[in-house]
Amino acid sequence: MQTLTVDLGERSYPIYIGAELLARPDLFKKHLAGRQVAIVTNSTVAPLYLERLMASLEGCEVATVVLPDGESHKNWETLQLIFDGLLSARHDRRTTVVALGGGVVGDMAGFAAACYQRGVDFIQVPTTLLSQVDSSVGGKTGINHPLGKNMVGAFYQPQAVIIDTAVLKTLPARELSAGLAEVIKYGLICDAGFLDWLEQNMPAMLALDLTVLAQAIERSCAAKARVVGADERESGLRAILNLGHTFGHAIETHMGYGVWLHGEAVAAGTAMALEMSARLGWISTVERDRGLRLLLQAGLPVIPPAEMTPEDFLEHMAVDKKVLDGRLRLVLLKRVGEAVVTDEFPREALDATLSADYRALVAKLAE
Ligand SMILES: NC(=O)c1ccc[n+]([C@@H]2O[C@H](COP(=O)([O-])OP(=O)(O)OC[C@H]3O[C@@H](n4cnc5c(N)ncnc54)[C@H](O)[C@@H]3O)[C@@H](O)[C@H]2O)c1
Ligand SMILES: O=C(O)C(=O)C[C@@H](O)[C@H](O)[C@H](O)COP(=O)(O)O
Ligand SMILES: [Zn+2]
Repeated sequence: MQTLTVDLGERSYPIYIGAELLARPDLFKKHLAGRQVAIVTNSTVAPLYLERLMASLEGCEVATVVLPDGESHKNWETLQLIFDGLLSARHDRRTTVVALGGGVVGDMAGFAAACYQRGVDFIQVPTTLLSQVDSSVGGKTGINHPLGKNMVGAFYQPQAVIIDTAVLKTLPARELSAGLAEVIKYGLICDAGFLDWLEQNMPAMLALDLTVLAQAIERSCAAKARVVGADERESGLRAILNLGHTFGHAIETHMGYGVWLHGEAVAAGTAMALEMSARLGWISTVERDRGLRLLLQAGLPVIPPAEMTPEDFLEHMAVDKKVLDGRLRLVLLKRVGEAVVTDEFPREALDATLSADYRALVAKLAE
C-alpha cells in the first residue's frame, strides 16, 4: 500500500492506494468520528462492493443510502435522499459519511456531509479510475444545475481517501477511458515526464494491469495533492486542474448531463485547449498532435459534438466559474507540462476545432 498526504494544515488527510483496501477495517476505523456510519453509494456499485465495505465496518451502526446511478441524478432531488437517510436513521453530528462510488456519488456525498447538521466527517472510497485520480481528492463537492455543471457546492475536505485498485476490475472500458482523460491532464499541466510514461504504458492500462494503473493513480494523486496543497480554494494555481473543462462542461451541459461522460467531454475540451495553445504559438503543432494522439490512444473523443456551434460554446462558457467581471478565462498550455490561466481567447481557434479541416487532421492522426 502507498500513502500520500494532502497537506492542508489541520485539514490534512491521507490517500491510501492499494489492492483490496476495502477489506482493511483498520483503515476505515482509524478515521471514523464515532460509531455511526452512513454509506452513500448507488444502484450499480452497491451489489458489487457494499457487502465488502459493510464487513470492514462491523461493530458500527451503519445506515445505507443507495442513490440512482448517473450524472443526470447529480441534483437537489437526489441530494435530499441522503438527508432523508441520515435523518430517518437518526444520525447525529458524530456520524461519518462514507462515499462508495464514482465521482457523482463522491461529489454528492461530500456536499451532503458539508451540509448535514452544518458539517459531519466524510471518507472518500472512490471506485472509478476518474474518481481515484481526481474527484476524491481536493474537497470540491457539489451538484449540477440545469444551466451549468457543479454550480452549487462547497469546498469540504474528507478525513481520508481509501483507494482500492482491485475494484477497477469491474469498471466498463468506456469509464476506464474517461478516467484516463484526467490522468493525461496531469501530464499536460504539470508533469511532462508523465506523458512519456503514459505513452509507453497506455496498452497496459487499457488491459487493466492493476500494477501499472496503481502507478498512474499514485502519480496523478501526487500531482493533485501538490496543487490543492498550494491553493485549496482555487484563488490561483488550482485553476490549472480545469484544463479542457471550460469546453468540456459546455459539452456536458449542452448535450444533457450523462450523454457525454465527464471524462469524454474533458478529452474533447483538452483537444480544443491544445489547438488554442498552438494557435497562440505557445506549443508547436507537433506537441499539439502528440497530445491528440495520446487522447486517441486512450480511446477518447477529441472532436466536439457535431451539433454544437461556436455560439453554443460561447453561451455555456459565459457561466464558467472562472469568469470574473464578465471576462472569460481559459486554462491553456504555455508549454507541454506547464498550464496557465489566461484571458487570451483566440476565437478563430474555437471555429477551427469545429471545422472540417480539424476533423480531417484527427482522422489522419487516428490512422
Ligand atoms: N470533485 C472533483 O474534484 C471532481 C473531479 C473530477 C470529476 N468530478 C465529477 O465526477 C463525476 C464523474 O465521475 P465518474 O467518472 O466516476 O462517473 P460516475 O460516478 O458516474 O461513475 C461512472 C459509472 O461507473 C459506475 N461504477 C463506479 N464504480 C464502478 C466499478 N468499480 N465497477 C463498475 N462500475 C462502476 C457508476 O455506477 C457509473 O455508472 C462528474 O460529475 C464530475 O463533474 C469531480
Ligand atoms: O479539483 C479541481 O480543482 C478540478 O478542477 C478538477 C476537475 O477535474 C473537476 O472536474 C472539477 O469538478 C471541476 O471543477 P469546477 O470548479 O470547474 O466545477
Ligand atoms: Zn474533471
